[in-house]
Amino acid sequence: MPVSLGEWRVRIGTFMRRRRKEYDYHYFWRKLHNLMKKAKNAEPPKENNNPECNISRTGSSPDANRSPSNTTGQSASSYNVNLNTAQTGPSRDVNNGKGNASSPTLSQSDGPECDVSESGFPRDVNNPGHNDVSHSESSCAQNSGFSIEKETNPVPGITVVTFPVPQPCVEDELDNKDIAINLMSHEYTPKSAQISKTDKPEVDTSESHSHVPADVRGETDRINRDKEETSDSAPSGIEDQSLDLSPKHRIDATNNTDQRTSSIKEVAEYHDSPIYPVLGSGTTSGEADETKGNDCPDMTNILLLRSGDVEQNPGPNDKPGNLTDLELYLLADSMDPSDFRKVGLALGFNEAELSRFEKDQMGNTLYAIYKMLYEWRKRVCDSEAREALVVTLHRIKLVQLADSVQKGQVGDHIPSMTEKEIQLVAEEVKHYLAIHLCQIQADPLNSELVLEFKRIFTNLTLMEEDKGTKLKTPLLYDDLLRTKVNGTYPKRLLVEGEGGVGKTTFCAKIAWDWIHGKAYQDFKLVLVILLRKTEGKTVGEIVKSYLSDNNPVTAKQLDKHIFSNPDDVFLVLDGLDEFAVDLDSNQQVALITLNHLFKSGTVLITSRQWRSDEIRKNADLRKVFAFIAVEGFSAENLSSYITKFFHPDAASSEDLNRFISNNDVIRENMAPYPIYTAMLCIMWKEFDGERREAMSKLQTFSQLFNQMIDFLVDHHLSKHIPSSGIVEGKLGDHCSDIRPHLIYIGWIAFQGLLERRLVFTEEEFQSYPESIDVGCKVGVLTKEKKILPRRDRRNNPKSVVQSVQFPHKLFQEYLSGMYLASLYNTNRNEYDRLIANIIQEAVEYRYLLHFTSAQQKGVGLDIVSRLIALNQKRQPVRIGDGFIVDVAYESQDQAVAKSVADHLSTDSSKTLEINFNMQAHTVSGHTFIMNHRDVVRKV
Ligand SMILES: Nc1ncnc2c1ncn2[C@@H]1O[C@H](COP(=O)(O)OP(=O)(O)OP(=O)(O)O)[C@@H](O)[C@H]1O
Repeated sequence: MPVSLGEWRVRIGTFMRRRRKEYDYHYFWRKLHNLMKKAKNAEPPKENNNPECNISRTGSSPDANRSPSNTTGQSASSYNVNLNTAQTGPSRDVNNGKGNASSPTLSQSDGPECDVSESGFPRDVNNPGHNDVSHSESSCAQNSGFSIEKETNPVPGITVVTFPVPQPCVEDELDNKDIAINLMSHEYTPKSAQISKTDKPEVDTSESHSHVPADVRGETDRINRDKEETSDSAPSGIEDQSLDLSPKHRIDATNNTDQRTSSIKEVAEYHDSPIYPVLGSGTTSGEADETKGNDCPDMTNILLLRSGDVEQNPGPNDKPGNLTDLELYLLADSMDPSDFRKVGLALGFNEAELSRFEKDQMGNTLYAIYKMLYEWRKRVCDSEAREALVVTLHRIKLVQLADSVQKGQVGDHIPSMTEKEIQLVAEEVKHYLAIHLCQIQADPLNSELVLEFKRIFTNLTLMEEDKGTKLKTPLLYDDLLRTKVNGTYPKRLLVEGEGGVGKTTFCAKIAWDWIHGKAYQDFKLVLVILLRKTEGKTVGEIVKSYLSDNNPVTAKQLDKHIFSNPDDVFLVLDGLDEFAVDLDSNQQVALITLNHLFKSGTVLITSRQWRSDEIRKNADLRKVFAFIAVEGFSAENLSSYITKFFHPDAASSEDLNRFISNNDVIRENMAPYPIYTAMLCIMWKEFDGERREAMSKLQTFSQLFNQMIDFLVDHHLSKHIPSSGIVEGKLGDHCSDIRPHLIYIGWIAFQGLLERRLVFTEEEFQSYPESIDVGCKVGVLTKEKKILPRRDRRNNPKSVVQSVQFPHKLFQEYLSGMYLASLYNTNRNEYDRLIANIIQEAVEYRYLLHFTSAQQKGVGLDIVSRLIALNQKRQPVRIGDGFIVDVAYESQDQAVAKSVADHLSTDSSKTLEINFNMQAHTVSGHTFIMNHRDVVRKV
């Protein structure tokens, strides 16, 4: 619960009465001043090579508790449709012999082998395009390609469907979004009303938050718009969505600009459980700092600080409390790397243990020291740790460090930022985010079509999970930071969503609102960090890279400022699933994610689901996180997006809207995802009548990608091939010239996925330099010039480096799938080796498996048989049947469907439950394979 200032004053009074000493600021300040002078004059400590270790060990439990991220399960709970399937046919003999490889390490050295001569691009079986396929497995190609033709239903079977619940629902009519509405708890009372709006600058279309009632106009009074925005006469839905979102509980943070101050607040930050009781209760892996917040003996300081009535650092803190994670972190940062072993030995570690710390942290001494200190702290009693560390540091003559630990002043050597510096940093961060984040690439494959944020941004449907029931209720964007979890405003928010549902764009929206003074104004800094680009850097280092060259603030100052002023900073970490680092690595961003650092600061993390399980499955983290799902566009917002996309061509937008509303599969499966809607808009715009007709046959994401890439290749060729080079009006030969490049790019894409890397260097393409060029021209790659910061230029002769990326991770996954499937024909051994490892991590590589299985029948069959085998072994990962059904659906091959149907019929559970949590895609998948099952329909 937020605590009012008045209440703080009462509490402070209580603590003041309990205090033993008189509070004398001048006395303490003089004392600190003298100590600092003394410290400066102190001789450098002499090294002691023979430390004796007196620290007694009390046992350790060092295991970082990394939740298994490799499991998933389609929720088998609940209601609605039961399709009881009776097994009639013999169980299919699935070939699972290849699915047993267990090595998780994938070779990254094997280049692609492109069987170019075998087939041209549009005709190749690996690219189930819209042209003829001269291959024995052509049925799949036809099914998964541009012209989609299904085989006839081989086994119609008996059909009896059960609807055991009061509200019958025919599976054809299942609408996930409606289901979501129905799932609204009846206890749910709208927190605020529907925002009636026109979510676009110029286009006259109304858009609404789906499922969100009534009006919150009254709240708009609180909006502090900047002048520019107020005078902007263009109506924008963004404005409507942009109320003052700052959490109302936040206490006005006292500026921490005094050069002398910081350490008390740093310590205080970690002892603030009375303010956020839920947050204070949780740490990861049962670590020992769990209850420190409540034990803090120096609560007076914290309360005084919180009250805003007093100087933040009234002098040395002679009772700095238990050693905090942040102190350990700053201590590691302050320590000379060459002291690592000396300190480690003195703390009781042996050489082997120290080497392990170094090795685990891959030579990063800061993290190795931190890890060592962290492990050491587990071995000693919490209340004795500070004293023990001080004694040890003194003994090995690290006097300054010992003193700073003793006084709770670790990190004070880094100058605090002045108010002016903080403001300048904020301005430059805003400038950076406005340019680099807040522009939407409306055409995922055309980096030139970048639209201003407010021109195209469209509201997304947000749902909040009730941790007890797992039911989701609608959440207003405006209530993002105002939603209470167990009566408390959460400081950690996990925003989950499928690929392309709009998570990154959602982060951009937060930045946009902060930049334009529409929300989050209680925060001096809103820092959006793309985790795919962090490369093990600290937050300060990342923010430093946002600043201009001549900004003198250092990364360390930024780090210190951020961690010392958690109330002033909103950290938005986008793409946990793209974060290459293990969460138990002790890297700063990982520590923040695990709630070890920046505990009282507000952090929003976005992720695809497979990785967010690392948070969900950790009992301690579950307590502190609020779980929010991004569900993409509602029907209304879809229509609004399309109108904005085609503006001012109202006829086209109406046509596409009509087309989507008449096409169940597209409406249910694709349109809620902004990225697929964007692709549909592009194709609709470019395609003529005949090709538009073909669009209506689209069933799967893979087909949509396939069409998109076909379209891009055609588009590229028509621009770059002189008309004299086109024989009989066909681009076929030229298309086949492009395919090897795409396969090669797919190989690089695949290597990147294995390393969770989405940004590449030009050098990585050096074996096929032409491919990068073709990829950029076609649109499946984008090059970005990056001007190196001045400090990095010393080590790099180039002042500008080129990074190469895919327009979106889903494109990287699609091209990886093309590469992997191509190996099936050209290098089966390599295919077997790679796919065996991928299957072991099936949940992470879900989209890759979808796209790969869609490439050709043999691959689809192979993948589902491996998945089935994996499920049957139940070791180490069990994926749900829904996962396999999804893969079968993407393959659009009847043989694959049959194989999965046989498996489901022989599986122990013969009842198909379609519940509210089931994705529309999975429901379509069940419908797809249903032809091969004998279904008993019970009413
Ligand atoms: N709210 C929105 N308004 C308009 N367009 C959007 C919106 N959200 C997403 N898009 C479009 O969809 C594309 C993909 O969205 P985004 O990158 O945010 O998805 P994501 O959930 O982060 O995907 P992934 O998990 O694969 O990284 C964007 O480039 C943009 O074109």
